[in-house]
Amino acid sequence: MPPKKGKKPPAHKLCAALDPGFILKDLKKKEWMIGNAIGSGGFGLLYLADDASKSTVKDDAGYVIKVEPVKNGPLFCEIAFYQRAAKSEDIDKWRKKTKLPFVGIPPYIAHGLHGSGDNGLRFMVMPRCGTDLHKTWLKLNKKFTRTTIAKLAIFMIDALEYMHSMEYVHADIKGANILQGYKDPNNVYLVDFGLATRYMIEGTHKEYKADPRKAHNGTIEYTSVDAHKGAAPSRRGDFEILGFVLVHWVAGKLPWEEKLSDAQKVMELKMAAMKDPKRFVKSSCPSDMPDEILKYLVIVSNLEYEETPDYNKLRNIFKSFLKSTGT
Ligand SMILES: Nc1ncnc2c1ncn2[C@@H]1O[C@H](COP(=O)(O)OP(=O)(O)OP(=O)(O)O)[C@@H](O)[C@H]1O
Repeated sequence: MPPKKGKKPPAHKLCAALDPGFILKDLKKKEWMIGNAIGSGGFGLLYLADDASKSTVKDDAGYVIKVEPVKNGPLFCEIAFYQRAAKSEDIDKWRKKTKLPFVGIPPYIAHGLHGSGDNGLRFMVMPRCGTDLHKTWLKLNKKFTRTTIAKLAIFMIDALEYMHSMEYVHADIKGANILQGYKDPNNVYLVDFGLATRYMIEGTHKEYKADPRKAHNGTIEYTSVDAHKGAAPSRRGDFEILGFVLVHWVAGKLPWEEKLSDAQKVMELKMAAMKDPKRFVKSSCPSDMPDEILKYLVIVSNLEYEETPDYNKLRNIFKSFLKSTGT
C-alpha cells in the first residue's frame, strides 16, 4: 500500500465498523457471519468470520473478511487478482507441477457487495492467517537470524514464482504483508494484493515507460527504483523490493530510513545501493556480512526490466546457505 510515513491525508475513505453477528451475502449467495475485528489496514477493516450457518463466530474461526467502502480501489484490485490468479485449483496445479508441498499464496474464497450508494461496502473472504512478520521482527528488537531470513526468502521466491507465472507482480512485499499460517506457523503467506498488477498480458510484457505522475508508488521504505520512476512494476522490481526487506530484517535498519519524507532522496540512495550491492550490504551489516543476501542482490541488480528471473538460482543461494549451517 502507499507510504504511511509522510502522513498524507488518506486518499481513500475508511468504512464504518460492523457489529459481530452481521451477515454478508457473497456473489454466489452464500452467507458469512462477521465476528470480532482483528485489524485494520490503510483503507479497510478486517474481521474474523465464518459460515453463517454456524450460530456464532468463534475465536478459532477459519476465515477473515476484509471490508472497504465500494468506491475504494485497493480491494477492487485485490479481488481481481484473487479471482484471476489465486483459484485453489490453479495453486494446486502449480504445486503439483513444481512438486512444492506448499505455495504461500492464500486461495480465493469469495467476495461480494453490501448496500449501495455512499455507504456501499465491498468485501472479500480469505482464509485466516496468523501474525504478520513485521510484528514478530519488532518483538525481536528488529532482528531476524540469517537462518530465519533464508527460510523466509525461499518461501517468498516460491510465492513470487507462482504469481509471476500467472502474469502478476505483487509490488508491495514487506513484513506487514507476510503472515504466518494460523494452523501451521511454519508456513508463511504473502498477502495484500492491493497493488498487484499484470506485468504481462497474454505473454506480452508491458513496455518500460517512466511516468512522473505515477512516481514513488508503493511502500516508501522498500518500493523498487522502477516504481520510484513511475514505471509499471515488473518481476525484477518484486525481487528488488524483497532484497530491501531482507537487508532490513538482517541489519535492523536501511540507509534511507531517516529520509522517508524525501522520496527523491530515497530513490537516489536505493539506486546507489543497487549499483554497488557489496557496499550496501557491508555498510548495513558491518559485523556479520550476510554473503547469501549479497549474492542475491548482485543477481537482482543485473536483471533487465522484462527479464524472467532465474528463480532456481535465487532459491539455491539460500538453500546452500541453510545447508552450510546444517539447517
Ligand atoms: N487473512 C488474514 N488473516 C489474519 N490476519 C490478516 C489477514 N489478512 C490481513 N491480516 C492482518 O491485517 C493487516 C492488514 O491487512 P492488509 O495489509 O491486507 O490490509 P490493507 O488495508 O491493504 O493494509 P495496509 O494499508 O496496511 O497495507 C495485516 O498486516 C495483518 O496483520
